[in-house]
Amino acid sequence: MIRLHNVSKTFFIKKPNRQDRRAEASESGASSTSVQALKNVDLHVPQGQIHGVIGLSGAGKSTLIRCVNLLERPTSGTVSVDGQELTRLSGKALNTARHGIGMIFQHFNLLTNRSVFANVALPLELMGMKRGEIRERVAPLLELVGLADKANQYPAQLSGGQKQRVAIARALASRPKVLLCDEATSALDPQTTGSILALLRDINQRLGLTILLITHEMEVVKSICHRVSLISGGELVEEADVGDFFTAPKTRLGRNFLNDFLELEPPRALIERLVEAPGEHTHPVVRLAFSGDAVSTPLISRLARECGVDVSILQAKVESIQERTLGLMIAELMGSPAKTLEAIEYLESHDLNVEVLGHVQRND
Ligand SMILES: Nc1ncnc2c1ncn2[C@@H]1O[C@H](COP(=O)(O)OP(=O)(O)OP(=O)(O)O)[C@@H](O)[C@H]1O
Repeated sequence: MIRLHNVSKTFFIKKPNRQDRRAEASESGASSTSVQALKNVDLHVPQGQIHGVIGLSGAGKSTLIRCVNLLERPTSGTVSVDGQELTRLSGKALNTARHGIGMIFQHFNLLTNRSVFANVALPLELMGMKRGEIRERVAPLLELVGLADKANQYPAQLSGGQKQRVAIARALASRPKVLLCDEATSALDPQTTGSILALLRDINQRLGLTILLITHEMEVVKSICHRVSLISGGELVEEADVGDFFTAPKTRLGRNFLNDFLELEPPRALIERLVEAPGEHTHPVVRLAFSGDAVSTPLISRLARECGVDVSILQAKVESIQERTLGLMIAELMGSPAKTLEAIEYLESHDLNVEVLGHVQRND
């Protein structure tokens, strides 16, 4: 449904005024600088999928999502939505194609001097729809987002969550096939965030809407996304099904996001004792992630029995990621170097993701 092929975006920034320009040009030899916000991005979001793009501030998330409806035109590469290559279009043809793409924003972008009804009606008015038709289209949308009783109120009379519901109804007014969500819950408290995410999930299921969202919050990815991409320095560095990403992120950045989210770090006292290289008298400290059958299998006691390695559990928790249960543990494996190596191989052979965090001196 959404396809980005080899998309790059460079912003050229002119120096502010003539005087500054002269001063800076003599220093750098140029009167403008450039920022490459996206580098060769390939992304495919199939119909009906909720796809999250997560990254740190400045990674390129907003630029990426704004390239999908050409609010930002890529410097190179192609963007297609619903089989139509948008990067070939301009003017009226592009405007028409944009009717198929709704968008919501962090700060809602409602018109304060228009009622809830009139805000939702706006895109339909711009499309030249007749008043009667508009009324017929807007009423069920307000029903869908749970604001049927607020049609005549103004944005200032609404809570943040209600404003975002109006924005969602407005985005759906032209019956788009794709909804773009630009940090849609970042300005909301956790409870309201939950209700907006539930609404988006509901819309996705009921209308078969394809959703591309950008966020810096793992909670958003965990709650509603089917698939996730990780962006860093304008590049997509990792892409996975959400269950796989939460079980075994492939990149260091992915692991950092996950560890911050799960708050599963070794105790500080242990971190201070950790050394990178194993020695004759050290034990490995490992982070284990397991899902599926492994969650209900008594692997740790088997490890002791079958590999002769004792396990000291330092932290553990079980998380539900959509339909999957994910177990996480930080543990010290206590045994000789050969036996602990055998234990790690045993765990890996049972589909556990094992990350060696370091080694600690044995106390025995
Ligand atoms: N209009 C612009 N002009 C110049 N540089 C820009 C422009 N928009 C974005 N950038 C630069 O492009 C890079 C990516 O910015 P972008 O806003 O896409 O990141 P982001 O991941 O959305 O960040 P945040 O989470 O802080 O909003 C940054 O270095 C930013 O300064």
